[in-house]
Amino acid sequence: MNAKKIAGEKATELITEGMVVGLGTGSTAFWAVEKLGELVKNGLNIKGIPTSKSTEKLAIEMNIPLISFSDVNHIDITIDGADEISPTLDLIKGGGGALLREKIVAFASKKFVVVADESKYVNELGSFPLPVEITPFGFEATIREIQKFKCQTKIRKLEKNEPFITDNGNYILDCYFESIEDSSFLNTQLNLIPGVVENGLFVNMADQVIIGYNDGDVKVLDK
Ligand SMILES: O=C(CO)[C@H](O)[C@H](O)COP(=O)(O)O
Repeated sequence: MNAKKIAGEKATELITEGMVVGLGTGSTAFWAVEKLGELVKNGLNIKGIPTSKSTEKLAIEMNIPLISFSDVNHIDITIDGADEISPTLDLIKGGGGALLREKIVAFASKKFVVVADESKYVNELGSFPLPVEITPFGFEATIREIQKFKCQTKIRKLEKNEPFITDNGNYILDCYFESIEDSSFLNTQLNLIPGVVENGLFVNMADQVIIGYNDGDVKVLDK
């Protein structure tokens, strides 16, 4: 069975009439957005705030009404995916390069719900390379500072060796750590480096995690 679909669709059971909903990015959040499109078609009245241009496009295709931060001062709930989830529900996100918008939307949300298949649940964060969004200006200097945290780094590239450019016009630096022992400390320290726009550690942000299993099971983990 499709574990990502199970998790994504399960999360939409939390959505009620009139909610402002943060719409996540990636192949698991996709199923939540698609299901919301179906619910909207059947009369559910919600407004969405997308976390990326690709999700914006999908939401428009699904006829989900969109709203911006200038129209609302909070988001009721956000449903988004993750690349790694620790037992304390801390996350690595940004595998799709949307981490900045994802963090802004999650932070503005009353409830942040993460959807994932079982492979994303790990004992300790750090096997997945940590994505860090950095400005193109001075990127060499920014990378040197990031490497002081004992990681190997690689600028994310597209097929023709062109750098991947985020929705915000920046680069993604994928950082390979041997392990991440203190995600809260690393999160704070990375964001203090000039040129770092945001990093993919989401510490103490997730309220609930919904995990889909390949055998069709689903588990809900609360903070
Ligand atoms: O953070 C993200 C995009 O920036 C995604 O939520 C994360 O990469 C998980 O993606 P998927 O559900 O496709 O495995």
